[in-house]
Amino acid sequence: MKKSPPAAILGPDGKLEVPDDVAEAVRTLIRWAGDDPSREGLLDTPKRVARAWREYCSGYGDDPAHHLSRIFEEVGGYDEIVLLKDIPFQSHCEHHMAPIIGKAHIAYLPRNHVVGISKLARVLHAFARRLQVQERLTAEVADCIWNGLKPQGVAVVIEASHACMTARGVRTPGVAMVTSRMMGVFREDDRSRKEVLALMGLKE
Ligand SMILES: Nc1nc2c(ncn2[C@@H]2O[C@H](COP(=O)(O)OP(=O)(O)OP(=O)(O)O)[C@@H](O)[C@H]2O)c(=O)[nH]1
Ligand SMILES: [Zn+2]
Repeated sequence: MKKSPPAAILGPDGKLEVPDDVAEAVRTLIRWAGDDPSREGLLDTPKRVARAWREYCSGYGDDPAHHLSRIFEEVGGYDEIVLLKDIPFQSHCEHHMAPIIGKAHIAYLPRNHVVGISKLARVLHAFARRLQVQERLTAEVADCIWNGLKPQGVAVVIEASHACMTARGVRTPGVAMVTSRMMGVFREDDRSRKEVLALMGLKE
């Protein structure tokens, strides 16, 4: 299902207008957390929170496939792995709406086409800036590159820390969740998979 956010209407100050029901929802949450939304320091907070959430979730208004619409004929017969390593990203988990903070490694083995390298990070952010689980984020990024570039292989590895595990719940800081999706040669061929994992600085 395609999701798209309600229209963004800018107020006279150039900032996003916040509907009353959205601001009221934040006031309800502040009361639920134990504070008084009518005290001085919290008066503007509902609007700030509402705008912040539109920013955290700006991926709903960003079509990831669009970033791969400009592809180039392979440059100079280059037929080796292309890897964008250690891409920092932020997301929010769909269970607690708490931050997921981590880094991604995205690689592909071109067939006929390459893409501007920044586009791999743009695809990642378009999916990350939504409510996510890490497994789906990993799969969506890999599938999008697979479908957009039709390469010989795609490898995506994501390492991230989940605030729902560090700041609440089990409260266990310092743990990273690691997920991967290997497609094409990286799934079928051991040597190719080893090579891409080594380039990522990971051992099989
Ligand atoms: N697999 C997966 N689990 C996640 C992700 N983000 C959060 N979770 C987990 O989702 C689970 C939700 O479990 P529930 O038992 O429904 O919720 P909860 O009572 O808040 O669980 P605790 O976090 O253990 O306190 C938790 O185990 C979270 O750690 C993710 O990206 N992938
Ligand atoms: Zn969570």
